This record gives sequence, structure tokens and C-alpha cells, in this order.
Amino acid sequence: MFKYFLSKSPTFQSLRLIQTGVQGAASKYEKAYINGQWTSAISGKYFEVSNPSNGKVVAEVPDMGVPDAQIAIDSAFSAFQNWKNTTAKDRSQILRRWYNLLVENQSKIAHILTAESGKPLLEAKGEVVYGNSFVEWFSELSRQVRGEIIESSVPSKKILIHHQPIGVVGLITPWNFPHAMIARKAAAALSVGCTVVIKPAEDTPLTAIEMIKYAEEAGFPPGVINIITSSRDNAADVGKLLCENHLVAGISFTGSTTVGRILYRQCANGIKRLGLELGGNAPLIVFKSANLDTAVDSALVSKFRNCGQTCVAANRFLVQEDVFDAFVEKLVSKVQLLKMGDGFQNGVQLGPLINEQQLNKVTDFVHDATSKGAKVIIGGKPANYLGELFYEPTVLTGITSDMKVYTEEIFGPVISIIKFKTEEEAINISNSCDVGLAGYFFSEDISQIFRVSKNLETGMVGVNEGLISCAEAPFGGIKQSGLGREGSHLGTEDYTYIKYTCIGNLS
Ligand SMILES: NC(=O)c1ccc[n+]([C@@H]2O[C@H](COP(=O)([O-])OP(=O)(O)OC[C@H]3O[C@@H](n4cnc5c(N)ncnc54)[C@H](O)[C@@H]3O)[C@@H](O)[C@H]2O)c1
Ligand SMILES: O=CCCC(=O)O
Repeated sequence: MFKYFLSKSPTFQSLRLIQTGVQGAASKYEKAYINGQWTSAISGKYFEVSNPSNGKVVAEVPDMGVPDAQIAIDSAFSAFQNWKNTTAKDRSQILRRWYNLLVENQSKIAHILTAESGKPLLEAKGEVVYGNSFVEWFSELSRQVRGEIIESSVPSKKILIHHQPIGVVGLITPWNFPHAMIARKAAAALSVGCTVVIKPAEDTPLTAIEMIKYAEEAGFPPGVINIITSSRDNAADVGKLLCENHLVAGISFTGSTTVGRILYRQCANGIKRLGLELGGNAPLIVFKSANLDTAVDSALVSKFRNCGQTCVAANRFLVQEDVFDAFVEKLVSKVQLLKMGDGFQNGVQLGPLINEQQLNKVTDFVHDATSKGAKVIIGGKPANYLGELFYEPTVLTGITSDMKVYTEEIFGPVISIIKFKTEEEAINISNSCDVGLAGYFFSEDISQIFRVSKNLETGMVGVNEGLISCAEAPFGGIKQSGLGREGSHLGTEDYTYIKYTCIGNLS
């Protein structure tokens, strides 16, 4: 059924992918990248990557296991011995070349991203621009990482501080932002002299492979960037190896809190450096002083980006009783205009869910809510007239604390609205969970803005704003939403350690 396309040219391979697999005519075989070589799995096995909009196979990628991952780690460790000694200027220039190539090819990358994730093409282009901005940012930041000389209390001593690269880093990334999550981690790590082994999500490895083709063209030496692709069957073993192998200095992971916890445990023995960007359960509070039009428009962006499959997506809507009816009415009038469908169709704003597991989760959460008394205002069921993995944009009211939509992140296009009376009540509900990634609120009252921003137990707060992610800002959570910050001038800290050198007996 599937044809081999044996051209060795990455560019040709990308074009074939778009002209064949993406359009649904046939699939092709991709390769992983280890030590500067495009390579298959030692086992010879492949796994299929399909378009969630229509189930068609887009391509097949090597199903790599522990032996492949070990080779990638060894290569990255060997490459680190030279890469750590390159100058910040050298690294900055290579990153800049990578950025330029990613920009030149952003339309092609976005097509691949839509084909494997179902994300509407316009949104996929937006993600590529967003992801590229991290490569640009860290190419610029590379030369700004500087040490210090601290005056000692003893005249014959000097205290020097250097930031040195930690070594090989394992990057494990999710399917919801196949480009941006790799860019945000890899560019930061590479900019300070670390080498990387990337393990993209099994649903979306093609965007990652495409990105690495441009990294190769940009001139990263062999072994500095490696990408291993693994099916769900191998992901846990490969992850364990990355966490436990003594040549790996650190792990950076974005994904579920469940897997984050496993990685945390696995990293404990080796006291590995660990960056975790895990799940959220973002509150979005609309106070009575809010500009309701701003609140509705921002809420739609926050909720429906990537069809609700975003870790910072608003999950629990809290609306003050005075404006509850007006807000719901305005919101529903806009939700009913949203166009859902195949990401390649013009005007489509919402794609499918990524896989059956996500569809089942969303269906189960809505069923749980309605069975406990929630009211469906719009939607509330799978949109199987569009395809197997589509779920209608949904608004639920009458939410109570015993429902899953109240306590857990749904990761789907469902808005659950809770009515509250006082600011204190809204803060209590917002903070009544064990995760704290993002929180949003809408208010025109300046004292309330400072008060609520301070009291929300989240790592990030959007005030009168639903889209807060950018390269310049520190992205990350508190509580069980994770450890560390990505992006911003703090985004290299996970990848460096502080070396204190004392120079003594100076005369
Ligand atoms: N925070 C986020 O950005 C984010 C992203 C994706 C999913 N999620 C959440 O996770 C839920 C499940 O989605 P998912 O199953 O794709 O996420 P996941 O956490 O299972 O997968 C994320 C990455 O971890 C890898 N992985 C899976 N099990 C592993 C293991 N034992 N050791 C090492 N790596 C492993 C996967 O291959 C993938 O690369 C979603 O419903 C959503 O709530 C959150
Ligand atoms: O879902 C995870 C990341 C989303 C973002 O970077 O805005």
C-alpha cells in the first residue's frame, strides 16, 4: 500500500511529503537524525503518522528504541566536548542561520504541521512564526550570557562566576505544539553550549524532522542535534534511558503531569537537572467591571487555540453573577460562528482532536458534567459528520465542584462556566487545584488588577488578555504544573550551572 521514496535529498523528501502523503495519495518513509546521519531504527521498524482530520497516513517514521537512543546519547556526549568550547558568537551565528532557514521554509513546515496535527493551516503558520521567534531570541541571547567578578572580603582573593553548559540534554516534547516546544527548548540549550537528543511526540514527529533538516543545513556539527522518533510502545523505555543514563545531564519535558511525575522520579537517582512544563487548569475570571467584549474575544483565543489542546487554555470560566447572562449570551453568539473542519480548508478555525484518547477524554468529561446537572448551551457532542476525531465547540453552564470539568484540564473545545458572587470566592475557586500554570482575568478596576494578579496561584497571569505566550516572557508554572521557566532571559538557566572560581594569593 505504501510507496518508498528513496531520494536522499531532504528538500525533495519534504516536497514529496506535501505532494503525496499530505494530500492523501500515499505515505512515505522518513528518517531520524543521529550524529549527522539520516537513519532508520536498528530494528528496521517504522510507525505510521496520520492526519487526524481524515485518518489518512501521512508518512512513516523509524520506531526507535533504547539501542538507537543510546547511540544518540553517545553522539551528543561526544559532540558536547567540542560544542561546549565554541564561542557564544559562533553559536549565535549558527542559530541565526537556522532561524533564517526556518523562516524561509515556514510555509512548508506549516503544511507538514497541519497534515500531522490537524491544526488549521493559518494557526500552524502562527505556531511556526511563534516557534521561530525562540530560535531568533536565543541566537541573540547567546552572546548576552555573562559571568561576574565579585569583590571578596579578603584583598588577595577574587571571586569569579561563570555560567557553563550542563552537557547533553534530553528534550521530550508533546504533540500540541510540535514546532514551538522543540524550538523553545533546543534553541535555549544549544545557545549556551549544550547538545541535545530530541524525542518528539509519536503523533507529530514530522514537523520535528523537518526542523532538523534546516538545522543540518545551518551547519550544526554532527551530534550536536539528534532526533529519535519512537512510537508509544517505545516512548517510556526511551524516556527512562534519557533520565537514567549517566551521560545525560538534564531533561526538559513538556506534556502531561502524569508523565512529568514519572520523569521526576527517574531523574532522582542521578540528581539530573529537570525542566517540566506540565498540565494546567487555567481559571478565566470575568469580574463585573470587565469590558465584556474584550473578555469574550480574549476568552475565545485562550480557549480555542489548537482546539482547546493547549496547556495554557482557559479551562474554568468564572463569571460574576451581575454580568453572567450578558457574558454567556455574547460568548455563545461568537462560538456558534466558529468554523470547524479540515485544517487545509479555507476559513477553518478549529480542527480535530489529536487522537482517539483525546476524543474519549472530552466526551467523557462532558458526559460526566451533564450527568451531574450541567446544562449544554451549545455543542455537547462529537462532530462525527466532519470526521472521527472532531468535537463540537461546546459551552456548559451549571458547573459544580464534583464535575471533572471543574477539577481537571479537559484539553478540548469545551467552555465550562461557573457563576460566582465575590472576588474572594473567585480566587478560592481558582486556587482550589494542585496545578498552577496560567490564569486570566478581566477587570477595569486597577486595585483589583493588582490584588487578583498577586493572589492567583499560577506562574503566569493574563490581565484583560488571553494570549500571553511569547519569546520574551518566562513561560512556566507553579505547584504541579512544573519546574523552571522557558523563553525570556531566564530560559537558559535550565541548561547552565554556575561555576564559582576563587583566585587567591593575589598581590
Ligand atoms: N502541558 C502540555 O503542553 C501538554 C501537552 C500534551 C499533553 N498534555 C496533557 O497530557 C494528556 C495526555 O496527552 P499525551 O498522552 O500525549 O501526553 P504525554 O505526557 O503522555 O506525552 C508527551 C510526551 O511524553 C512522551 N511520553 C509518554 N510517556 C512517557 C514516559 N513514560 N516516559 C517518557 N516519555 C513519555 C510522549 O511520547 C510524548 O513525547 C492530555 O490530555 C493533556 O492533558 C499536556
Ligand atoms: O501547550 C503548551 C505551550 C503553549 C504555549 O507555548 O503557549
